[in-house]
Amino acid sequence: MVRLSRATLSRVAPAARPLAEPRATGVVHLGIGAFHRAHQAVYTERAMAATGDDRWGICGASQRSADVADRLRPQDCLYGVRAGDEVRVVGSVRDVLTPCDDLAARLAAPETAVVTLTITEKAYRRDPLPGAIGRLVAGPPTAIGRRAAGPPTAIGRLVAGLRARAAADAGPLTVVSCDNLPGNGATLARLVAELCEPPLLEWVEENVAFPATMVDRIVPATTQADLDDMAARLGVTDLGAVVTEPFTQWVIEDSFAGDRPAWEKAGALLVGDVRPYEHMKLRLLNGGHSAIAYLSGAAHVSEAVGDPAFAGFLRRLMDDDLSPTLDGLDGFDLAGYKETLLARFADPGLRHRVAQIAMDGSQKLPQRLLDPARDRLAGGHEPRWIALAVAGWMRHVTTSRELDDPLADRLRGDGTASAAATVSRLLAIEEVFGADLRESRVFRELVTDCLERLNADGVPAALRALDAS
Ligand SMILES: NC(=O)c1ccc[n+]([C@@H]2O[C@H](COP(=O)([O-])OP(=O)(O)OC[C@H]3O[C@@H](n4cnc5c(N)ncnc54)[C@H](O)[C@@H]3O)[C@@H](O)[C@H]2O)c1
Ligand SMILES: O=P(O)(O)OC[C@@H](O)[C@@H](O)[C@H](O)[C@H](O)CO
Repeated sequence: MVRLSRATLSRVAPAARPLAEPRATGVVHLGIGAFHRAHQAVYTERAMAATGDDRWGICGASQRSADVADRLRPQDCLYGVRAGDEVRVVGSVRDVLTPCDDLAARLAAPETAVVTLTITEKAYRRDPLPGAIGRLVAGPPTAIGRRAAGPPTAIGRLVAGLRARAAADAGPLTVVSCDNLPGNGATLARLVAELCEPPLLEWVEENVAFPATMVDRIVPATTQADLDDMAARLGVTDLGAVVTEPFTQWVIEDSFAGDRPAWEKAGALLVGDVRPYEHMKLRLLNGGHSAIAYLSGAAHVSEAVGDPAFAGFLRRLMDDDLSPTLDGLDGFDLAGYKETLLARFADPGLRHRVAQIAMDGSQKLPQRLLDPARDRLAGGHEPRWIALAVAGWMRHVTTSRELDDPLADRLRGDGTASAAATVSRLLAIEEVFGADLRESRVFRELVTDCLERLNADGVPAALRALDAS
C-alpha cells in the first residue's frame, strides 16, 4: 500500500482530507507525541480553517528520539486522527525537528509567535541533587540545558531558544504548557526563570507570557493494530496515526504576549482563571485514572469500569473525596461531568492501557490525589477512598518487576516489609508527600489500614470493607 503524503491525498476520501494547508509555522511544539497530534494540532488546524489565517502551521520538535520525525517527514507531516468512527487527516503540522536539529533557530524566527509543550510531568521536575548540577540547567550560557552528564533538557532547550530570540530581537512569544500539571504556566515560568541570567531574565519578563491551560482528550499510545486499522480506513499507509475519543476540551488562560491562532474558533475556551477547570480535570479524570491504574488489575481502562463494584468505587472516590475539594464551578453541571467521565472511561473503542497511566506515578499522584487529600484533611474529613488508591500505588511500586518512574530506585521495596513499614518509608519521600502528609497521623493510619487490607484480602474485599465502614 502507498504511503500517505500530499501526493497520495487524492486516494483519501474527500471528507477525510485536511482542512488547512498552512504557509508558515507560527507555532513550535516541543514533545510531538500522540497527545499533541490529537489535541492542539487539531484545534490549530480548525482555527486556520475557520479564519483562513494560514500562518499557524506547527513545527514539532522531539526531545528524545527521531522516531516521530522519521514517521511524519516521509508523509509531508500528514497523519490521520480517528475519534470514534470519524477519521480525518490533519494538515497543521508542517515540519518535525529531531533532537539534533536547530530548535533555537526556530524559536528565534520572527514568524514563531507561540510555543506549546507536551513533554510529560517528569520533564518539569527539578533534579533533587544539591548545587549547580542539581538544577534543571547549569548557570553559564554555554552549559544551558545540560544536566551533569546528560543531553539538554526540554526546558533547557527552550531557554536556549529564548536567548537566541532575545539576541535576534524577534519579538514577544507565548509559551503554552499543555501538560497535566497544576498551574502549568506558572510552573514553567518559574523553571525558565531559574535558568535565565540577567539581562535575559528581564527580557523574558517583558516579552514572554506563560498562560495556564487545562487540556483534555484521552489519547492512548498508538498500537500496530491502530496503524493497520487506519490504513484500512484511509486506503494509504499512515505511520503517524493516532486514535482518540470524540470528546475534547481545552481551557486556556487569556494571557498572550502577542499574536496567536484563533483557537476559540475551534472550540477552546479562553478564560481569566483556569484553576477551577484544572482542579476538576486533574482530580476527577486523572485521579480516577490513577486509581484505576493501581487498583483495578485490568489491562485496559474500559475493562476496569465494566466491573460494577469497581465503577461504584470510582463514584465514591469522586463524590466523597474529590468533588468536595472543587470550587469556582458555580452553575457548572458537575454531576453531568462525572457521568460523562465514566462513560468516556467505558468507551470500548479506546484501548487505553492502564500500564501507560501507571508510569511515573510519583510525578502524578501529588496533583491528582494528594492535593485533594490535603484539602479533605484540612477540613477535618477522612479521605478514605483516596487513601485506598494511594495504598494501591504503594503496593504497585513495591511489587512491580518493571517500575517505570524517575524515582524508581527510592520507591522499590523488597516485598517483605510490613504495611506500616512500607507506608512510613514511602511517606518520607518529601518530593511526593511533602512534610505535611508524612506528619499527618490520620493520613498515615488510613493508608496503612488500606495497605494491610489490600495485602491480606485483595482489592474486592478491601472495597467491600471500606464501603461498610
Ligand atoms: N495522552 C493523553 O491522553 C494526554 C491527555 C492530556 C494531557 N497529556 C499530556 O501530554 C503528555 C504527553 O502525552 P503523550 O500521549 O503525547 O505521550 P507520548 O509518549 O506520545 O509523547 C511524549 C512526548 O514527551 C517527550 N518526553 C518524554 N519524556 C520527556 C522528558 N523527560 N523531557 C522532555 N520530553 C520528554 C517525548 O519525547 C514525546 O515527544 C502527558 O504526559 C500529559 O502531560 C496527555
Ligand atoms: O498522560 P499522563 O501520563 O499525564 O496521564 C495518563 C492519563 O491519565 C492522561 O493521559 C489522560 O488520558 C488525559 O489527561 C485525558 O485528558
